[in-house]
Amino acid sequence: MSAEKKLVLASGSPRRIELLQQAGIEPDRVFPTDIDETPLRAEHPRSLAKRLAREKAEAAAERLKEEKDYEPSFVLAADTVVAVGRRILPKAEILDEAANCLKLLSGRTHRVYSGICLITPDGKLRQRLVETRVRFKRLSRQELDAYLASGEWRGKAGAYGVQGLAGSFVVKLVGSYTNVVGLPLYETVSLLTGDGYPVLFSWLAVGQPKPGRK
Ligand SMILES: Cc1cn([C@H]2C[C@H](O)[C@@H](COP(=O)(O)OP(=O)(O)OP(=O)(O)O)O2)c(=O)[nH]c1=O
Repeated sequence: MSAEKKLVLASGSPRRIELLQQAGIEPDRVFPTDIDETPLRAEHPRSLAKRLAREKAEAAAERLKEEKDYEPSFVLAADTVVAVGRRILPKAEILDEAANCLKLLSGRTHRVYSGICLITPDGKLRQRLVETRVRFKRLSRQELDAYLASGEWRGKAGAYGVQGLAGSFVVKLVGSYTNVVGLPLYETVSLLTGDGYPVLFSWLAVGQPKPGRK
């Protein structure tokens, strides 16, 4: 593939890599960023998801430009935010935080927003914001404790992963499922295709060894 058609995934999320691969797209490079993800005062969750996706893509694109052997590429980033109304739930890192999130989600409908941002090799910036509504069943004390003990909540927005044990908490999901996991595939593929990234070529190349890779 020519240099202009290379894809950099600006993410350290294993879920995002897997989702891209599920769509038949193998990023040429995975390049996590380390931006400040603190919401601004009174920031709406949808604005936060969009802003952070853009900041991740821009941070990665800037750092790539500083490299000696820099070649223009597509840079893709995403950010997923879980919210109850306007209240933004944290990406849980400690048990108490996770317990609070899950108690809040129990028996309620919440929204999951993912912002995606694509920077094209010629520097154009494209964005999408995708929203999914998710209703959780009421969680019993035992379910809550067992889920906390599983550790699956760690590092995930809203302290759950719908792709794992928490899939059984979902009574109803309206919208994109892959959006909840962290990368809305329909919108991602549309964005890439719309800007000339050869998605179909990627599909053909799936399973074939890449030049220069073992
Ligand atoms: C709601 C939900 C979130 N998540 C994950 C996806 C994201 O990894 C994470 C949300 O945090 P993000 O800040 O969007 O992503 P990240 O910090 O993990 O990765 P990066 O910024 O490097 O791309 O929560 C799930 O895996 N399943 C779910 O059901």
